[in-house]
Order: sequence, then C-alpha cells, then structure tokens
Amino acid sequence: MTTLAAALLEGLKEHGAREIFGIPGDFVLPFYKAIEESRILPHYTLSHEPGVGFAADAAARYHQGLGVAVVTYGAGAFNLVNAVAGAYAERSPVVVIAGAPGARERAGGFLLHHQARSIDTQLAVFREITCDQAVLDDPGRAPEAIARVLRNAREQSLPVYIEAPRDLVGARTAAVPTLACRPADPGALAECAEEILARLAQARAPVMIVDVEIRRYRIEAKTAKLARALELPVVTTFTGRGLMEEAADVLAGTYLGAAGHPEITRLVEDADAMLLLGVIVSDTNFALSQRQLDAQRTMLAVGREVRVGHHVYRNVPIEYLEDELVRRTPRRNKPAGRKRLVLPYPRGLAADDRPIAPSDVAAAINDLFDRHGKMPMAADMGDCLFVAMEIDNTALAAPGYYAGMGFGVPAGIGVAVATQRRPLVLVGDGAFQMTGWELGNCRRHGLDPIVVLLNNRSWEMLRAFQPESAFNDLDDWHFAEIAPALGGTGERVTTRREFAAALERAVQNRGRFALIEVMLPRGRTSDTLARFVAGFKAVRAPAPA
Ligand SMILES: Cc1ncc(Cc2c([C@H](C)O)sc(CCOP(=O)(O)OP(=O)(O)O)c2C)c(N)n1
Ligand SMILES: [Mg+2]
Repeated sequence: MTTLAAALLEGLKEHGAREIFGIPGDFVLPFYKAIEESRILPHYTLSHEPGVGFAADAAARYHQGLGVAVVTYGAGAFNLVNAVAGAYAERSPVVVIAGAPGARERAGGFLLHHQARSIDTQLAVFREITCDQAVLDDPGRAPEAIARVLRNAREQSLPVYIEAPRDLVGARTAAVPTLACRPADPGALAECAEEILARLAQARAPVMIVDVEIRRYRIEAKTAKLARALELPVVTTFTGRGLMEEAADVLAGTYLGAAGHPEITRLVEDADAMLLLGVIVSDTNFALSQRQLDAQRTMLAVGREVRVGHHVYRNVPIEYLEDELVRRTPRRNKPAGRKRLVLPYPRGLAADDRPIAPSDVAAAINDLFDRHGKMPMAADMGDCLFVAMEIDNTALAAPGYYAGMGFGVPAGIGVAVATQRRPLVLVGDGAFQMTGWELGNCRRHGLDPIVVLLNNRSWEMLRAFQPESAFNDLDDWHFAEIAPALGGTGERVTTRREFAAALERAVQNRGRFALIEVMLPRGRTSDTLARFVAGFKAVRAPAPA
C-alpha cells in the first residue's frame, strides 16, 4: 500500500510522464508537497496557468507521451482552460491534475473561495475539453480510475482530468496498474488495409498527407518506411509542419493550398488517391484547397477510425494500420519513383544594412541551422508561424489549428525541459505581451531558449485581413531592454547584418535565455502569410453575381 499522492505520481511515471508543470494553491498544497518531497517526477513552476498548460502541451508533443499540468482549484484550473482546449483540439495528451475541496469543506455549508457556481462546476467545464475524468474521492477505487484515465489519454492522445480532493492526498491506497492500450479490431484492420492498398494500386498519382497523430503515436519513422514501401510522396499539413524531420528523402514539403508552393499544391490537388494519416481536417489545413477532399479519392486514418471513401472502419488505431499496410506491401525501401520534389528554402541572407523583412528571419535561421545544426522549435500564432513554414522542415510545436496566441514562449520552456536541448522560439510582439514573461522562470530552472521576437508593434496578422483598422497598432514595448531584468540577454536589431550577428552571439552564449527583438515595419508580412491572406480572401470572396 502507498499514499494516494505517491500512487498517482508513480502511475503518471509508469504511463510515460517525465515531468510536471504547475502552480500550487491551498487546494493543492498537500499534493504539491508530495510532488516536491517524493522526487518521483521533476517539477517546474511557472508564473501563470496558461503558461503551465502550454508548457505541458509542448512537452507532451515532444515526448510523444503525456504532459502534466498541476493547478489549484477554481482560479488555477479555470486559468488553464484555454491551453487545455488547444491541447484537445490538436490531440495533445495533457493530464490535468486539479486540487479540490475536501469532504468536510464540501459539507460545511459555505460558498468556498475559488468556487464559481457549484463545487463541481470545475469538473463540468473540464468534461468538455478532456476525453476522460476521474475524481479521486474514494481511495479504494482511485488506482483503477487513474489507470483508466491515463490509458485513455495515451490511447486517444487527448487531454484528461484528475481531481484530487485535498483531504485524501495522504490516504492509503494501492499502486496504480498500467492498462495496455486496446488493439485493433482484426477484421476491420484486415479489410481496411486491403481496401486502401487496392485503391493505391489503381491510382495514377497518389499522395500521402501526414499530420499530428504520426508524432503523437511515435510513428514518424514507421510512416516514412511505409511511404518508401508504397513509393508515395509525402506532404505535411500546416498543423503537421515539422513532422518527419529525419525523413527528407520522402517528405516533399507542407501543403498550404493556394498559399503554398505550387508544386506541392499540384501534388495534392492533382492526386487521384490521398492517404491522410493522423490528419486534423481543419480549415487551417484545407480551407485554401482549390479542390475539395472528395470522398472517392480520400482515405483518412485519425482518432482510431479509418474512412475509405464512404466506408468507416472503427477501432483501427493508426499504428496498427501502418504495420498492416507495411506487412502487406512488397519490400521496397526507396522514395517515390517519381522525381522527388526538393523545395528551395530561403538561405544565404545578405548580412547587409537593409531593414529586416519577415521572410529574412527564415533565411537567417536556415543559415544558422546550416552552421550549427537544427534546434527544436516552438512558435506562437501570428506571422511568426508563417515564417516557420519558410524554415527548412524542423521539429516544431505550434498551435496551427487551434491558433491560440500565447503558446510560443511557454511551449519553448516545455520543449527545453522535454528534450533537454536548447530550443528556438518564434513569437510576435502581441503574443509575447501575453505569456512572454514566463522567460523570467528560465534562470531558476536552468533553461536558456533562444527567442526571436518579431516586433512590428502590431497585431499584423489581423491588419493583413483588415488593413483599415487602427486598433491593430500596438505600442513599442522595447522588449530587449527588459530581458536582463528577467535573467536573460536582449538585443534589438533593425538590419539584416545585426540580426545575423545577434543570432550567432545567442548560439555562442549558453546558460541564459537570449531574446532577439527583430524590428519589422507595420504593413509587411512574410511571403507565406501574404499568400495565405490572399488565398483566404479569394476563397471567401462572394461568388460573382
Ligand atoms: C488568445 C488569442 N487572442 C486573440 C487571437 C486573434 C489573433 C490572431 C489569429 C488570426 O486568430 S493573430 C493576432 C495578432 C497577433 O499579433 P502578434 O503576436 O504581434 O503577431 P503578428 O504581428 O505577426 O500578427 C490576433 C490578436 C488569437 N489567435 N489568440
Ligand atoms: Mg505583431
């Protein structure tokens, strides 16, 4: 027997959690004490719960396993909602552990501090943005409940919610068992694989499109192997950018519809069979398609289900499907027979005294990665995410579908912790105003991300859609000057020469975060965002009368 806190922490570790991000509060103090004293999992406190959620989400994405966010009841947990909603949307398995009142407080008759409506309002809210929930109010049944919830988080790659009443954290209980994820339905698997291979064999110009689930289920290498065996060219979606970093021989690039590279767009839109693996069929991924995802050419495996045309095969996890497809495909281990697309990425930035344009940021980073090797990346929402599309395909955590701002810097902290490597973060000034201050926690956690802040003193992405609105103008916050007070170094750069030099200095200086504030003009976006906005307006334009 053990305590409920220790059983939960050991259970998290057994199910793949590697650290905890959190902010304590009185309803979770006993559990947080157990986290600190047990040392079962390292823990990182941050400054605001949105950052806790984004860090846990990004860590889950890079672990290809569970991220863990521990918060207090009410004020802490409700602060976490937006980050968990984004994790749910992008299928990132964040385990939310929220403190809660004990039995005596529940029966005490008072309205409790941090209580919004009823004491169970918090549980009700998290039911909407998690795939399973457990309230640990019965130590005897807690181990099974925890096992079920953690298995569901891993199996469905979705967030889950565990509520820990503060008076039971020390209660005696048994260890948490580890439940295996459920296998595929063998009949559905065989039939589905057969139908997919038959369709691909008849196709003249098939293509494979990959997205988040091939990372969530750790099957990037397996997917590359499948692509070679089937001789399929591979593209990622917008939300899948950065996947298959190690498989440059099969990956052609990222599909962005009208906003993308014409050859990639043609590869997808001229395809007569599309195998979509782990794809979120969202507007950000397909709204700019000039050809719809018509059922007769689409085969979609996501969320433990496979749709082949109008046929639906349930209980077919993507990792099982890929194994079965490879097993049934003759051994070939070479890229697609057709000429492989090699996209040109901007490189060789002239280190001159010309002002920096957004797409210069990508060129400078490509040059940096060529010199020093790629760095794991995180990006926020804004033009910075479109700049990331111009950086040679590199592992990336970014809110490409949910599109919530504030993700970038905390996600960079999560990436640094999860990978134990120095990350490069791309963020706009508007998003930095939201959560950039989490950099102030880097020194005490021994983290030193490089942060490239695109400062156009503007909500520029909104201006690109609605240029006439003055409310997109932001003030100049001189972020680089604030960096030393937060424990890092800050440089403000206005020319391409200054930017290239600042990047190089940042790479050389370890041990403190480096904030490079890149001054950009209002009214100017990356080439990719400009095409995205033009494409979006064209698609949305009213049909001619
Ligand atoms: C939490 C949050 N609030 C508001 C938005 C709307 C929004 C955008 C999307 C369309 O929803 S893009 C954008 C401006 C971003 O400004 P900044 O970070 O400076 O980047 P840039 O100047 O490169 O645009 C906003 C406010 C959002 N996505 N997420
Ligand atoms: Mg901006």
